[in-house]
Amino acid sequence: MLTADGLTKRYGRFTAIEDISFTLHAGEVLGLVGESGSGKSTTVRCLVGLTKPDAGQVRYAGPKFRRGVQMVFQDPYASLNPRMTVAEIVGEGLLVHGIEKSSAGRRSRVGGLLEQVGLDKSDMDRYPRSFSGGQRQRIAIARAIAVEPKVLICDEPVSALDVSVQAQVVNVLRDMKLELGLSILFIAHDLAVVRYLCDRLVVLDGGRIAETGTREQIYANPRAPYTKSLLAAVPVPDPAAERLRRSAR
Ligand SMILES: Nc1ncnc2c1ncn2[C@@H]1O[C@H](COP(=O)(O)OP(=O)(O)OP(=O)(O)O)[C@@H](O)[C@H]1O
Repeated sequence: MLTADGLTKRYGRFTAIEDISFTLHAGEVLGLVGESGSGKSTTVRCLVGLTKPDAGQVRYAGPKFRRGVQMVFQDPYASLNPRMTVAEIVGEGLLVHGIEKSSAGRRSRVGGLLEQVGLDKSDMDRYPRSFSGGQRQRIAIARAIAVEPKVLICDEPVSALDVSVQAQVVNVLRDMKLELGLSILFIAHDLAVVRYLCDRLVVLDGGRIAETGTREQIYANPRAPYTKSLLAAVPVPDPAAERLRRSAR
């Protein structure tokens, strides 16, 4: 669905990312993982056209990029307009892209979308300030899927949330993948969050790809020393995962 082909971006003499290549296939969740400064945001900015790469290109296989590729951002407090109701926030794309012109039709669709992400229809007349961080990310997911995208780019969507609600939001995304067949690029700085969601992973280190592999390969048999150290840093409560963590050292 979406391919990064040799993306390189320099800021002056500093190379932020170098020769980044990967493909997000139809219906898969691909994790883009790396520590702060490893180049995740720069890669995403190149993918969505916010930054022009110095080399390389982005290819999108679906129709209408602006509708077909949607984003969920890290900060659920900054990404929702505080002056708009949930109905207006989630329904905006339906209006802008001419998907649902009547306001009654939009309200009905918004109600269904809210239920799809585990909120209540009656939430649509409330403002973002009255929701928790996790609920706000559900609203952001509803807004993104409203326009029936092919690709969802989730830029650290749970990093700002309490650990107790992170799994709930990750589960909503997994449901969207299963129900809608969405392709999801999930950006995260640790490997614990993406463990049960991603089919494949791309691990970034210092602006370069350290390792790419399926979830099974990466967690059971990480090859790059950097991936091993990232895995060793993952706090895991269950004994089987703890054994895996130890064997990764
Ligand atoms: N506009 C810019 N000018 C100069 N350097 C930049 C700019 N944007 C990013 N960088 C540098 O490029 C490198 C990669 O940054 P990037 O934001 O892509 O990393 P990241 O993995 O997304 O980190 P984080 O998780 O902290 O957001 C960093 O060293 C950063 O300081």
